Amino acid sequence: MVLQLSHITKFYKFGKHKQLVLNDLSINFPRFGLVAVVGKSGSGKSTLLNLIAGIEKPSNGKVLIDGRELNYSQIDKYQQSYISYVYQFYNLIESLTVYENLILLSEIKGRTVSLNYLKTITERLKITPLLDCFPSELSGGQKQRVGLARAFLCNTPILLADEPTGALNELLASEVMEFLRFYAKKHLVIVISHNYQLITKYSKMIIDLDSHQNNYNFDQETRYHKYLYQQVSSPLIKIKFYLKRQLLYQKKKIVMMFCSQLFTIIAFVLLLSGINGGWNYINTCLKSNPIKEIIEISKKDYNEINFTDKQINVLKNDSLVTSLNYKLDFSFGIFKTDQELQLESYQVHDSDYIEYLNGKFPSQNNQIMINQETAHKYSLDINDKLYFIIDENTYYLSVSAIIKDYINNGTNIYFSDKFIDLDLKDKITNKSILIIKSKYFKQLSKKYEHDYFIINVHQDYLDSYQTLFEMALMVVICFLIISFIISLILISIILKTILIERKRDISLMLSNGLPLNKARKLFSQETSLIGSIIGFLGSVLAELLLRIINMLNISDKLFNLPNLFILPKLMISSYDIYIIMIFVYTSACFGVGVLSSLQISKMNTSILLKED
Ligand SMILES: Nc1ncnc2c1ncn2[C@@H]1O[C@H](COP(=O)(O)OP(=O)(O)OP(=O)(O)O)[C@@H](O)[C@H]1O
Repeated sequence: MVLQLSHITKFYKFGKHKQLVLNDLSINFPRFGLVAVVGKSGSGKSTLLNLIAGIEKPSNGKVLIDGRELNYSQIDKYQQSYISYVYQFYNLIESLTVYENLILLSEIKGRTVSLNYLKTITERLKITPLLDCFPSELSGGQKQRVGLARAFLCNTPILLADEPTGALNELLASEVMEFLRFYAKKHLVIVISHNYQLITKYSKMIIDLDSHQNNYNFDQETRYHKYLYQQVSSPLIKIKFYLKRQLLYQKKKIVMMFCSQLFTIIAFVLLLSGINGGWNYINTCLKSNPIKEIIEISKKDYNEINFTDKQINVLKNDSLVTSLNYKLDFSFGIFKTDQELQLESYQVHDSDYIEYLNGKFPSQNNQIMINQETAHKYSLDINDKLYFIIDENTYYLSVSAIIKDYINNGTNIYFSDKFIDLDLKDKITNKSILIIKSKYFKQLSKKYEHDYFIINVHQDYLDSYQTLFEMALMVVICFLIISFIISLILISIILKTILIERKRDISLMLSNGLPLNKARKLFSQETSLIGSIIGFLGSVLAELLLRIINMLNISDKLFNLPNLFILPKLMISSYDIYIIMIFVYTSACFGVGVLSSLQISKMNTSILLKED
């Protein structure tokens, strides 16, 4: 491997102003050996190293490796194969242990670190006992040695070291320089040092940026090798531990995001399960409504309110109609001993849709059924006798069943005209209203709406409840959309903060050969993982809460409705909603991650790596 700089000029632009840092500098580096770069502060030493590392591009001139100019569109491959860097400000990743910091860059470069080599290096640099520590627990000198060990472990042909002994005492500095000299037997080591005395002791190849010398030739025999980039396996697979550590390191932020979402998730699950449970309850109730298929029909013609035989025949012969009778009027005149009962009467046809609590459908004349409320209020049981007084005649009615009516609460009686005494029937028949049994209320209404008023109390209930539930569902959906937008804004802010905090880590990885798209993928993987954690934990907590609510029968105690909070089955089971929620959070966080990670390409890696 031969490294050459050919007529390199580097300037930085500040608006119209240009600052010249390196001017027409040419260097032929040796294939191995220790080269020192010296010069006063600001003379461009770090800039020179950054140019060699491919972190910065020259304004003019070329950086050549084995005779070929660096290809900046594939700079990651060059950085993986050739470069390791000891940074002036260490650039250790705070979330990783010393051991993980040591292997991270080698993994990115696709180099497997042998345990023996790791042990040799860490023992030589006296950092073996620190392997499980985090950077924040280390002194400046210890951090510097970890930075050095990390670079040695990469084992690349070129090692760049910016002030590698700056934070070390004299003894340690000499030991490090000894090791660098030893390492330089097989590698090219380029070291920046302010300690002129020390560096000249270990190297005769000095680049003095204050000397105005523009041409250095340390390699007398320039023999080029095949310019070959090492094939690196996917760094993402190898550095999964980075993701794990980041999640742990940011647990406080994740907990904060989670708490901010928890309210939304729980409120959504409760509202949705409440609406669904309520709707299920209403549907179950309506299934056993004794007047489910009973339709009342009256005429719109007020001059002739009674039905004619012809009109009755038309309706009777309609295929939509199951059976038809006149309405019987039991509104007043029902007594228990001397007490007149206030009852609402409903005409039913047969035993369909009736839920019996006791007794059975009438089978004898003048038998009626009552609901629970009537039984309770007037202390009635089956076979009890009531009497009905009309035109000073008394008829006995006996209770054949107590039934459940979820919809028409109040004190009611239910009777079938088949079991009403003919004589009584004659007296209470209302010829202006027909009671029809039919499953086809809507079709009948449409067909006869011109001439008749058509009422189905059951359907009215159903429609009003349906409207109510649809409105409630709309409110929940609006609530969900608004809170989700707010959540997304909040999550974006937090994820962006994470990215800002992580800029230096990402710069470090990028400048060591992590491809840009992989860096973005790494970040969006992390954010989607955060999203799925939030969705999953939120779902688990919401489900737990639902179970506790149902276990303690809270809905029964509060609203008299058992097991109200039941999530709807969307596809396979009632857990579908959680799967959707986890998916939504994962993909939303992934989206935010992808958007935020677009900024990675705008980062100024060289400046970020220089920040203390
Ligand atoms: N990315 C950058 N953008 C703008 N100016 C820069 C950038 N990097 C370096 N400079 C400027 O270039 C000059 C040389 O900087 P450099 O860091 O290479 O000096 P140095 O010799 O390493 O200094 P020191 O010994 O203090 O570390 C400085 O004036 C610095 O402000």
